Amino acid sequence: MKSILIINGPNLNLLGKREPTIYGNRSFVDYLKTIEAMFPEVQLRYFQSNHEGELIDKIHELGFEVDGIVINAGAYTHTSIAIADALSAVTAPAVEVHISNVHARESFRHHSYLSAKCKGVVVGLGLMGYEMAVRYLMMYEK
Ligand SMILES: O=C1C[C@@](O)(C(=O)O)C[C@@H](O)[C@@H]1O
Repeated sequence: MKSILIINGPNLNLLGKREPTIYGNRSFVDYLKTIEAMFPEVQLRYFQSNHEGELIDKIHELGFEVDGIVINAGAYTHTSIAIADALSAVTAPAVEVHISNVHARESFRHHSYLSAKCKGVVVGLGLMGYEMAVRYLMMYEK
């Protein structure tokens, strides 16, 4: 059974409450049930933290073991060379996801330190982006 780690960064614990016109009305914990039902053949592991070091620790802990990492690092996307280095350090292929279309927003959201370390990026498709990333990683052969 393939195992895929979904990582959400800061403020994504507030999905459903946070700026719903941008991020929607659904909590991630609720969405996780849907995505788990959608992919019964995959072991989905989920981790959310508001702390950069904890995100890095989780990438180190599971990044040599899982078959893929789906990462939405929130605002750390635009600032964190350390998370980018962690993705480079581990063996699991990663896909970067953003719920909103960051390219249609403020210019500081246009650059990602993570994209170059990922197989691909899904941007602006709402929560569906996570499904697409999981589907890709299920098919991906190292
Ligand atoms: O926290 C987030 C969420 C986000 O990663 C997204 O999913 O659209 C986009 C980031 O710019 C922002 O800081």
